[in-house]
Amino acid sequence: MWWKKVYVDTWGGWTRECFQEWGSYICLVIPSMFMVCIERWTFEIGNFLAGLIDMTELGAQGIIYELALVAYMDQAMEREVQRVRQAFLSGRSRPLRFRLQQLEALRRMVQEREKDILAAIAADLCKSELNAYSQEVITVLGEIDFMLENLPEWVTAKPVKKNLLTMMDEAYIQPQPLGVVLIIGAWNYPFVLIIQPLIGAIAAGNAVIIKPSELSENTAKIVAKLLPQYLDQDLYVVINGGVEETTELLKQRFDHIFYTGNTAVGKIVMEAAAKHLTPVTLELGGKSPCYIDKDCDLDIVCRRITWGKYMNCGQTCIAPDYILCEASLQSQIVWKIKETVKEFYGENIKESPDYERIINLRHFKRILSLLEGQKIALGGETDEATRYIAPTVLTDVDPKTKVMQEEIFGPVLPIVPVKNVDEAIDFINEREKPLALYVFSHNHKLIKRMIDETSSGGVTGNDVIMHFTLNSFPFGGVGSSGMGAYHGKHSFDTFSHQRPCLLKSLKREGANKLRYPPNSQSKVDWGKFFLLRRFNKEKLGLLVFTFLGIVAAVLVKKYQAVLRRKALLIFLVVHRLRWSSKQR
Ligand SMILES: NC(=O)c1ccc[n+]([C@@H]2O[C@H](COP(=O)([O-])OP(=O)(O)OC[C@H]3O[C@@H](n4cnc5c(N)ncnc54)[C@H](O)[C@@H]3O)[C@@H](O)[C@H]2O)c1
Ligand SMILES: CC(C)=CCC/C(C)=C/CC/C(C)=C/C=O
Repeated sequence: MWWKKVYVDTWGGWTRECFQEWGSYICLVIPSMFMVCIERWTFEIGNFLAGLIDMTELGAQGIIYELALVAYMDQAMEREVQRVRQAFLSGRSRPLRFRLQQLEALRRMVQEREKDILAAIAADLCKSELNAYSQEVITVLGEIDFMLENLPEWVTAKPVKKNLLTMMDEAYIQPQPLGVVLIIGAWNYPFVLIIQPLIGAIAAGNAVIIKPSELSENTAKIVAKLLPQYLDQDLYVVINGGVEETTELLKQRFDHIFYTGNTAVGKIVMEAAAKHLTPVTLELGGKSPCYIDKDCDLDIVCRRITWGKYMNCGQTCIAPDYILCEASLQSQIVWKIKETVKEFYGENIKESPDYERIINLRHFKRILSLLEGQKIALGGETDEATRYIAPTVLTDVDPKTKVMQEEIFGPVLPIVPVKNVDEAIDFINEREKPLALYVFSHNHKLIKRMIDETSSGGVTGNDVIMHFTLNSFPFGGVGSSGMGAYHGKHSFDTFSHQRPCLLKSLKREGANKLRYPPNSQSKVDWGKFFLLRRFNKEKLGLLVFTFLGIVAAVLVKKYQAVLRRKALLIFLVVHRLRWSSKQR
């Protein structure tokens, strides 16, 4: 059918699946949908068509049907978000018991369908299932356990300190869900990067739309298949698709958007979110530097860097992007990385189950282009057919060359010589703020100085990557490496509104007169006293007097019975004396 060809040529992912599923039904629906579109936008479409029909080779009918599809997808997205919003408004995502149940169900999903999940990740990234488990599944299971353990405490209202004006009232902070949250994931750790924020969003009581990366399509498919089997189908929805679908999705109104991916798209997401004043968390990337001081154990340093750099074939947001060190250290570093690469991946790296491949040809070619004109001290071998790039080290790299201008996101490690730590600090500060910073030294003071005098999303001293594993840390970027953070309690906070609640009584109206018009100097003075705790001498006197009065009243109340007995005794004695004197 010709309309199907127009469609398949033009659209991908999610809509394509719908069309394949609905087949001939759509064939009937499309013409009538087009009529609806025309009715809605007669003027705009009419004008637009007039322009297009002249220019296209497809012919008027093709364009008309294509436009009908645009409108169809637009409406379908709107309906889907509306459906999720209705589910949120039903209130069922809010009770603690429900949240815990859903998190337990998610844990069951990961445990029962582990094989399917690992196979999907493995297929997407040419990764061994063992590595998929230790890099993605462990993190997800750890995060769910942590949430289940702590959520009952986090959801409870927290009383706050009060001032003199509210000392008789109830004042607390109640964390509440934000509403409908959109989570957009990246392909490089395709499971953990959508499921870990999902855990936080569920824990905070939200409804969620998840948009996995289209580049890791096996994981995207398995997540879309499994989640509805375990979680509430109206509250937690997966929408698969590419740039077009994400663009349509971003036109909808969300209560929060959590995006993981590159900085350029981060700006697109933020712009779309701004139209609805939707807050965003942007988990972006950047060039994470690694400074190696000459006072350190180079064997250990190089083993740790080799692990963090070549894990997932360098496609890790917090991988060390480049090394800064004194020129004299370069040859030893290259030698030690070479030895470690052999230790980790064997003589034939291509055969190693622990060494992955580049995600697609576009990224493969991009990484190759970074090698042009560089001194390759290790590696450099490539194979386009399998998108293999060997663990590579570049030496004496000029900071002005391309490899130092963009995030590498591949197994290429440039070494940029610097004179000393001062120059390293300047080098880092002259560039965009990175997602991570790594410093290696026996000298604890030097590490502290580096931390104090630079900025980055996170830091690990004497290791790489490891700050990611600690869920008591907020994980996120700063400046161009992102905004906002998540993991553990930080995820819960990211997806919650901290709602201040003040509950007053309708009594004690006397005290409120202070703030009602007409205003007066005396009221201002009392206001200063109650809110700023500032008072003049006159007020102080009055206060002391009031305080003494209160103390007296309290004492009287406390010793009321004793005082009453004493007063009665005195009265009786006086009465008796008066009576005796009268008798005499
Ligand atoms: N901070 C983190 O936690 C973290 C984690 C992983 C990756 N990253 C960063 O992400 C980058 C790699 O990921 P990527 O960006 O190649 O992933 P990607 O290509 O998978 O894109 C990420 C998401 O953005 C969507 N997208 C792409 N183009 C779009 C557009 N024009 N409009 C709307 N949506 C669009 C995709 O559909 C996808 O879901 C690196 O910079 C890396 O450092 C950061
Ligand atoms: C400590 C181990 C075994 C794994 C760490 C897993 C890891 C590097 C996850 C990275 C997730 C992440 C934020 C990736 C960014 O691209």
